[in-house]
Amino acid sequence: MSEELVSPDAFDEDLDAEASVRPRRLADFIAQHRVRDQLELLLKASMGRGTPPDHILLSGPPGLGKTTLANIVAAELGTGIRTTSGPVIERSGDLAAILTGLAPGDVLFIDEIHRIAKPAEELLYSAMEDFRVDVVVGKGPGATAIPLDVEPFTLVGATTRAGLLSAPMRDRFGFVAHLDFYSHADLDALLHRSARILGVRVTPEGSAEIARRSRGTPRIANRLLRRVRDFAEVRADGVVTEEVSKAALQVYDVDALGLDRLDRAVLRALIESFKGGPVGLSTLAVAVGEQSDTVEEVCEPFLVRAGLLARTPRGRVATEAGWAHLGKTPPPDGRAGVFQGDLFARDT
Ligand SMILES: Nc1ncnc2c1ncn2[C@@H]1O[C@H](COP(=O)(O)OP(=O)(O)OP(=O)(O)O)[C@@H](O)[C@H]1O
Ligand SMILES: [Mg+2]
Repeated sequence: MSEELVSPDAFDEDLDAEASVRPRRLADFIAQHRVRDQLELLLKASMGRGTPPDHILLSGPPGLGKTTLANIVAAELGTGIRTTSGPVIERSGDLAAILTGLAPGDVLFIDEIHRIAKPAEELLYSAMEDFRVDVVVGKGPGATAIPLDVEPFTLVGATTRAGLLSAPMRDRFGFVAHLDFYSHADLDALLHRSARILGVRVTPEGSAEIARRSRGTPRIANRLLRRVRDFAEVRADGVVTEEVSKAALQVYDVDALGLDRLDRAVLRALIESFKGGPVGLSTLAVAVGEQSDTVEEVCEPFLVRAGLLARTPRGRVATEAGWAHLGKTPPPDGRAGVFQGDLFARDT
């Protein structure tokens, strides 16, 4: 896991810090209006009927609010929540124990559900569909399956990789929501809420500056706010203004678009060493002295989303905006490395 300040993954420090600003109810969950509306309907309708709602699948990149929403579902329903995660459930017996221990109406939250072991996944199917599990006792010819009842429950599954979920698994969720990256305005609202809870004074320009550099990700926005607050308290009068945000984020090496050192190294290598590409991922990774995985999973998705880098069938290329971000002018039209327009245009 990258320990960079703008990594979307949670660090240990985040876990405590996030708890204080994590919204507890749907009304406090910022943005994602479509998902919020749909969830509200689902929950209200089921409460009206007095039955647990359909199983809920939440997908989307790290740090956008999946765990938060899972807890909100239980809070809104007024039920208990049992939390576990795919990689932790190694044997189907572990899962059977969890399932049979649920109280009526409970929420079972399985994080990283795409990583659940196959036998456990199959056990989950019958639990989700019929609220029943068959627990196999003994081995070989003498083994017997003992059917056990499971109280009606709602499974909330979260995944960063919806594509890795098996079709039978996906089909058993009655409600599927995909969380998307947040706009600057949404993150701005989120930062104001967090600042209020943490007792940080922040000006509108100060929070807008942090919002712009947060990669569309609430976890990063909250983390940058904490770092900027440190700076404001130590080097200024405690108020997060535009100047303070800019100066602080410069100290922490997060640039105007939210790129960190490694992102910029990748972009610089692409432009300066490879004339803007196309170049293969592994060549690019070697050039910046990083693992291909890190470049592919941490840097690239953001560089692509920010419109600075494009993936083409022939390799990675810098876009015009990518050149501009480094203060450089791309070579004239038609020459290597300039990428304009449609991803596959160069190939035809
Ligand atoms: N819509 C939101 N409104 C307010 N705060 C939010 C929102 N979404 C996320 N957050 C904040 O961002 C933090 C990270 O969210 P969360 O832990 O739910 O992400 P996640 O999608 O579960 O990430 P991961 O994939 O790494 O598990 C939360 O602690 C919460 O404070
Ligand atoms: Mg989570």
